[in-house]
Amino acid sequence: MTKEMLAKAEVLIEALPYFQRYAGRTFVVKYGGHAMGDAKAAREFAEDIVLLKAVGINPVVVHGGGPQIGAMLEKLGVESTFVDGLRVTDQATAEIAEMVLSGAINKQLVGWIASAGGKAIGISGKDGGLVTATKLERTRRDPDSAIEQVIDLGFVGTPETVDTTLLETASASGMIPIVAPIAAGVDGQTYNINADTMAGALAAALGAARLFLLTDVAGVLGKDGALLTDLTPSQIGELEQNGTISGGMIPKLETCVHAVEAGCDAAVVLDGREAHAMLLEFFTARGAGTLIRAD
Ligand SMILES: Nc1ncnc2c1ncn2[C@@H]1O[C@H](COP(=O)(O)OP(=O)(O)O)[C@@H](O)[C@H]1O
Ligand SMILES: CC(=O)N[C@@H](CCC(=O)OP(=O)(O)O)C(=O)O
Repeated sequence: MTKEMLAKAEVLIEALPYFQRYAGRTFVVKYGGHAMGDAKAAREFAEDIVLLKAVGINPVVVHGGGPQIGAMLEKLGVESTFVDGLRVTDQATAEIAEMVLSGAINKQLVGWIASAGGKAIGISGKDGGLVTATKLERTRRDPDSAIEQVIDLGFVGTPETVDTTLLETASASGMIPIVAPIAAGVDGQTYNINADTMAGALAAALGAARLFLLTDVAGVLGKDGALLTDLTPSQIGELEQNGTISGGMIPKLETCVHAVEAGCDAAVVLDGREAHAMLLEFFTARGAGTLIRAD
């Protein structure tokens, strides 16, 4: 047995009671575009998802692909800007985001799961009436005048309704749903949804035992750069106010707050490039990343 296999076996033995406790529950796992860049970590991620399924947990994967959309936009000469971690999305950007997310990345993940011995079904919010989106209304308070300003992000959507039938049917028949964060509005318009937001909405609707947000940092870091291991929604509000969190971490933590306040047991932000980070966090006493629970 190699050292690597031994380490994995030790994790599995420690995890056995947890597997029994959470059999039949759902884990929503958001796999970020940054975490996806590392081929070895991607293989291990797929193995972990297949292992969860094998022990009776129902994983639902929501993937991102921000860097990959950025690379394609650059190739096609389309400029892109972000506001508070969200991509301002015009019609051309919405079409390219759908092509990259629902086309390339979604099917790549389905392939990784198949290589790891699982059966995955790749869908977006458009399939089976899973998600209906509305335009996201974002406002920002002007620090001088204290007036709320509306920021127009174009076709950035937020999940309005979630119908989990397709996810439940797929899970019950042994499949692992892989969801791209794209959905249509009632008018048929395609909306680009931040992948964290999409994962949070599904975790809330499914009453998931865990929402895992896999990214490219160890978790939420404090002002001194140290890992914050546990947070509550009110502490997150303070971190946002005092500027400790910025960029993509803002929608990520807003998602965690929404999910734990709407029926998900707990959310975790952790490093998806770390070997078997998800298993270590959930199934061992050591833990990893930042755990968010309701106040
Ligand atoms: N306090 C913080 N702790 C950790 N990361 C932070 C913090 N504030 C901002 N960030 C940034 O948030 C990033 C994660 O968000 P994002 O780039 O959107 O990830 P992903 O593509 O995985 O969703 C980190 O790489 C980091 O640059
Ligand atoms: C509205 C919005 O920002 N949508 C994201 C969707 C992909 C995503 O969220 O990917 P990551 O998780 O890898 O960042 C985007 O266009 O980049």
